[in-house]
Amino acid sequence: MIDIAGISRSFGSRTVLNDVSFSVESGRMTGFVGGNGAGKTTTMRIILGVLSADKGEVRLNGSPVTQADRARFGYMPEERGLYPKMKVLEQLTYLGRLHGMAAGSAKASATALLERLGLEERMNDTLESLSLGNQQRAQIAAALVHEPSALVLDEPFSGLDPMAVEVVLAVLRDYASKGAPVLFSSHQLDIVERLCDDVVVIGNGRILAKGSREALRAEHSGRSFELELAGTAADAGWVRDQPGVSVTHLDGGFARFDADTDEAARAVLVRATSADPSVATVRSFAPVTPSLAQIFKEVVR
Ligand SMILES: Nc1ncnc2c1ncn2[C@@H]1O[C@H](COP(=O)(O)OP(=O)(O)OP(=O)(O)O)[C@@H](O)[C@H]1O
Repeated sequence: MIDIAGISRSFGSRTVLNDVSFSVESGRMTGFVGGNGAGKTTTMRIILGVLSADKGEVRLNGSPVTQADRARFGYMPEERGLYPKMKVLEQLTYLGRLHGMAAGSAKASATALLERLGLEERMNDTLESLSLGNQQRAQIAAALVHEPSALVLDEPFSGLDPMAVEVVLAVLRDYASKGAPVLFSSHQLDIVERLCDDVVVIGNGRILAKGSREALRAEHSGRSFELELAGTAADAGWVRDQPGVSVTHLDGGFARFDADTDEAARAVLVRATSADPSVATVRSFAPVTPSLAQIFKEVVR
């Protein structure tokens, strides 16, 4: 587990990280989201030791992280890091060797990753001859080649087409499932929503929300519900007359509503289930959980 504990950082008189604390748990994917200039890259650079913090510390499994620990991390920096003129396989093998792998293992690891990422036919081409999306896949392979103990990826999905997103998602999920902590930043909230177990939202250098995806959704779910009735003559219009309820969407047997209290919502369900089953039955009744995009809008406001 990586702990970011009370990190602050200023550039000149400008504070860009202000007492930032969160954890990246082992075996879990943590999505790091925030608007432009929120402080994601600065935080990641501090985790990797590329930049120092003015205050606070980064811990690995409870102890201050050392340079030796960091050498075993995998990092995909915002500015990317591969040589444009070097062949992809050769370059990844070289990186594996720099991390202490034997030549054979480094080449085998690089080859397997490039195959997995759909670059098997481009392994012997130079990086600069690849499309931007394929260069991005190669950068991801570079972060993983030495089988790192933790992974920190700055915008790994930017510039990838939907097929490539799926491939990268699967590779990262597999990697996390082996027990390593994975932190990745992204502006693509739909991808974060699908991929991450935990979410950290940063705005103006402060942590605005953090927790498991489910906990955040539950925390921000409010009291919005959806009722769907089945039956040829199903009509949910009566929900409008229920006390303590305000209907936000009505369409035949479907009603979405906000309830003042849980009791008011429950009364809707009781009434729906006590209706004559030959007229309408309850197909579904559930609280509406907000998407990550909705939660994000709410917390960065
Ligand atoms: N070396 C630096 N000198 C001065 N200011 C910096 C430096 N590095 C970052 N900043 C400032 O710190 C703030 C946070 O930048 P950072 O790159 O961490 O944001 P970010 O969340 O990664 O943004 P984006 O999503 O746009 O990449 C920005 O206002 C940026 O201009």
